Amino acid sequence: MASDILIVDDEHDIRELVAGILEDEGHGTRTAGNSDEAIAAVEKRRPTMVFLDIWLQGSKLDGLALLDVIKSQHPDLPVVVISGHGNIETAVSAIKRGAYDYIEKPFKADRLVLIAERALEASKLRREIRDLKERSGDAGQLIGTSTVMNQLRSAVERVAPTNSRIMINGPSGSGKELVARMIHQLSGRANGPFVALNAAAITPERMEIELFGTEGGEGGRKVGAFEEAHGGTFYLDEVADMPRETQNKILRVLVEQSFTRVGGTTKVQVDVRIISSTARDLPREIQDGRFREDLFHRLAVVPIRVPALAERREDIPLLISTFQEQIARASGLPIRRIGDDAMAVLQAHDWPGNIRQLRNNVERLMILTRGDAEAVITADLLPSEIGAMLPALPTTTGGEHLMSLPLRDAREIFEREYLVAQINRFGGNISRTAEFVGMERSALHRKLKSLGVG
Ligand SMILES: Nc1ncnc2c1ncn2[C@@H]1O[C@H](COP(=O)(O)OP(=O)(O)OP(=O)(O)O)[C@@H](O)[C@H]1O
Repeated sequence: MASDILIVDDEHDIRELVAGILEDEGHGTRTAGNSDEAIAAVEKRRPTMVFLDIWLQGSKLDGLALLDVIKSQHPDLPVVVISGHGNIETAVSAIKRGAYDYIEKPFKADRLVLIAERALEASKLRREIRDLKERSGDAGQLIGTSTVMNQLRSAVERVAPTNSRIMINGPSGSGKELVARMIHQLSGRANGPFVALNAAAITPERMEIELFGTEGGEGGRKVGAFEEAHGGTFYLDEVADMPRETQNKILRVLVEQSFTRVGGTTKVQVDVRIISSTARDLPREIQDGRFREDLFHRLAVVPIRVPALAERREDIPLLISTFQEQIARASGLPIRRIGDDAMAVLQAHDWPGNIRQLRNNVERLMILTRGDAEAVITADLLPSEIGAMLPALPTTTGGEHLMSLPLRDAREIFEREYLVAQINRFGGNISRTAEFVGMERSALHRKLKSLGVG
């Protein structure tokens, strides 16, 4: 059964009536006649929603106190309060304490069903949004305990409440948008919208429509990003990719605090905080005449730099385990242990695609090992480009990666592989091999002996 609705009322007839109406609509129901029974029922299994009588007579807790208990244990569980006629004030105070809605006695069956369905729908949507956020990696947390990460976090906390314009600089996939979202969330505008626009993904012709919207014309009316972000934050990604003409127009908006829609004459006043970002070297773009210096100064009131992943390799194990947990929750894939050799390679890699690339690789590895219950992620499971820039040695090492060995052992493996390959190349001729590798013949013999070759 899809829903499991708990009905709490001291009157037996009301309990049965409500349960009957809901069951006729295909819902599952349970009932409780007092606060103890209700708490026990919730404990036994979390219901999908609760109808709660506000005047619970002969019960240890009244309806409001019981609501507090339920909400403290299950903040997301929708509770609809049943209030007696003329008891609206209590019902309103229940809503302030977290109830989803109230229904007044006497009620019609239709209304009861409608409220139940709305509450269930709202709770389902809330759950879906949470899942989506997790899946998109937008758990809203900057993960990492490295010094650069701690500095970034404290910069975010410092600038968030100030309302100043911020320019975020950092390589692709390093977390610029996440930083912008955190600033928004920690600001006084948190309840307003966060609107993101990627200047690199929009053609110059579309740019102004996307930014300012249109008025009339054949496409009809369209609200632009600036207008949509009113009362909130506007995140302009890859500002350096904006055509000069658009740069001029944005500058004008910043100076005049208003704009006109494309094809229109109305002055639109907006209250928007702008956070912009770029992966490019903006001073350089300015020097080369591609970016307006005055616009730069207006946008970059506070500069924030997001470090590349290669600058904080010590965060990689924590990032990997957090991503594994997020992916496991969203997709049901099992969490894997990462072998020492694989971790050594993952930490040594340069990650040009930064956190996004790391996360994609974690997901790929979890999918790859999905069928095997005991699987451990070892270096040989990593895609070749991840280890490509590192000295790697083949299969003879029993699957161990060179990066997981101390220098002495790694050197020995390398020397052996290298010399065997050279000797083979010279058809077993030691003199020619010695000449090529730059050793005395006798020294080469000693070396081969110590390595156990030949
Ligand atoms: N410190 C972090 N902790 C956890 N997840 C992070 C962190 N930084 C980035 N991410 C995740 O990495 C992914 C890429 O981040 P984001 O989109 O913010 O990067 P970006 O710098 O804006 O990229 P681009 O320049 O390509 O727009 C997102 O899924 C984001 O949630």
